[in-house]
Amino acid sequence: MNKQSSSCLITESEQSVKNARKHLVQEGEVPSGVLRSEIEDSWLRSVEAGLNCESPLDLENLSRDSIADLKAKNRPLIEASHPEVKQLVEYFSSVGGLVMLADADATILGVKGEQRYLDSQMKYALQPGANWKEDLRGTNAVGTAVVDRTPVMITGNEHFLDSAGYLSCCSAPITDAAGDVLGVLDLTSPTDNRELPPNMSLVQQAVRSIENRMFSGQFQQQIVLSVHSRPEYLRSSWQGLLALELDGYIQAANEQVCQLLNRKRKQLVGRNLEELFGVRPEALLTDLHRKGRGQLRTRSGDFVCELLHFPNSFPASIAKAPAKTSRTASKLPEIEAPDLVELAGLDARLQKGVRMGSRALAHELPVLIQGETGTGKEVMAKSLHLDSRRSSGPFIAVNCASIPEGLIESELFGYREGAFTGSRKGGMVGRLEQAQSGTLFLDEIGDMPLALQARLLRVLQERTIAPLGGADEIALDIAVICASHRDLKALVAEGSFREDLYYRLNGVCLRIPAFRDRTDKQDFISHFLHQLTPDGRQIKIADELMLQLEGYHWPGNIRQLETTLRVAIAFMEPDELVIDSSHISDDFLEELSSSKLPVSGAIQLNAANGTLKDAELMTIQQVLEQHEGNISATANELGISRATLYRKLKQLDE
Ligand SMILES: Nc1ncnc2c1ncn2[C@@H]1O[C@H](COP(=O)(O)OP(=O)(O)OP(=O)(O)O)[C@@H](O)[C@H]1O
Repeated sequence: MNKQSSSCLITESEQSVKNARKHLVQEGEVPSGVLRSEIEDSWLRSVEAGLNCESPLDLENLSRDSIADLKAKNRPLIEASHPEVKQLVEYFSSVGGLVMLADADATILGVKGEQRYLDSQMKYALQPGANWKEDLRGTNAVGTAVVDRTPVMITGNEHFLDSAGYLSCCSAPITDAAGDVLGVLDLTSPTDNRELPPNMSLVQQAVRSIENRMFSGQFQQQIVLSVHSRPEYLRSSWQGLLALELDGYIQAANEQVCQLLNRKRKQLVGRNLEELFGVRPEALLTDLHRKGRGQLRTRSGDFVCELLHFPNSFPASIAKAPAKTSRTASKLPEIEAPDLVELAGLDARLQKGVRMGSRALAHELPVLIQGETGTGKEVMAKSLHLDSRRSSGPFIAVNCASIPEGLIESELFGYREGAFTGSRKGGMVGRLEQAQSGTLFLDEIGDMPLALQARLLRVLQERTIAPLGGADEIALDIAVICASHRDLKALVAEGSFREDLYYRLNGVCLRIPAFRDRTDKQDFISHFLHQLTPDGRQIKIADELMLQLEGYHWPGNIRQLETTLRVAIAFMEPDELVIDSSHISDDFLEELSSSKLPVSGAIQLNAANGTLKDAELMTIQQVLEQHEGNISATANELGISRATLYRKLKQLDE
């Protein structure tokens, strides 16, 4: 890199900065009104901190151990930033851009980019462990972004120290749900690199994605909503995020939602949905489960929202502790799941399913669980594990859909110390190895990238694993249970899932029926209600309401039922013992009364004249006629997918 080869043209703003620097050196003070205001303020702070702009960059070197500790302390930040750092490196490294992540103290945690653009001076200035705090190094993008808590661009001689004037940097602070700075993402290049224009907006967008990922990770026990005034921005990096308690109280709000709603964070946190948006939490949840979207109304306009996360808490009363038969058992976290008899309830198909699943595991065969979302696939996997000979071993769950593609390989297979630059001290034990002598549960297996499917297949065939950077092969002794709400066979047909892996995983395929199709709904609801009642009260559901619940199509399955029951319990007075329509939101009641169910309610009426199958097909025909042949509207009303409806219509023709 030749610094002398930079363009000879000097812009007006570069000239102003030169003049300001001359004034600073000669007069010992920062001139007023010459620099951009944020730079002027930062230069003033630098002078106040006693810095001299002609001092050399005097960075201390941290030991390898201290850097490893620093990285370990900031692991959640580093992991959450990984996909965006990777993407920025892909965009900019070939044109000399370096992507840096720093902690909240402006200490560099990592630098990525092409080494050939790093001369020895830059290597020294930008190494992990280098501290760029503003009161130590003067005006610089990373340190100044931490102080100003806002994105900052510092070009060449806008840096306070002459010795940093060869860098041009865009930095944006990464903040948590409370608005506290967690770190800084930065894109830097040599000032004389005219190939890389300032890219502040891309850095800001990357930071928003990182913050959103960290927000969702932080509020696992809350409901997390994506909010925006325009539906196309939901789930994007521009989305607003709200974390709610089940009773509708707001726990946290991200910066974007504050801007969208034009409210300060403290005007949102601790307040209730109903008070702010005039919607009762249970009515909103009903909409979210039923239509996939909800509406938040404010005086300044309407907003749409989608459910990003619902807490997956399992009622403590049905928790079963794992049998403690081995020496390691006492160290393992308790797994909560009902036993298989309780899980299967009185539904014959489920009873057969759990029998087959349990036998498959006893014979070391993999189990594949298919079922709509919320039917209890993970619960079933845990119950099967607790029933198996590996019950005293760990149950390790991996959701293949929620881990960023770049992390899934190390997450599953792990790596040994020094496997790659930036690898953690001591390496990382992958989830496969963590499941040793226990059960590995691969949820949403249909979302596993194709390249990793090949690697997983090899591991399952050879029953050994070789973590990246390790010479040793480890023999694996694990049971494997996979689940997907997507039809894996269809994925195989369309080429996005390997056929050989499908057959390897599919020792036994269990299909959990949708809740609407269970034959023991009343019994399950009563039993579940009992488990969910926190104070052991003997609560009942009024007969009329029970019939309506039984006849409803439950698109969100047991997860939706759980929310409905929890909300109803929360709306009971302490001395009440019967849940009736007064504990259910008007919206949901309306839905219950208009719900036409393909298998129970309407069918029972028709069934007198033929088999249940005939009655089901008759109901479909009626609803289809009502909707003048509109497939989507019919499927919606029947509470089934369009694909299922097409399948059933084919039967009508047969
Ligand atoms: N048999 C059951 N008894 C009690 N609660 C259950 C049962 N099955 C599921 N649940 C509850 O329903 C919710 C969803 O369960 P789970 O996460 O196992 O479903 P899933 O099919 O894996 O969902 P997804 O496909 O969305 O991952 C959880 O809150 C769980 O506690």
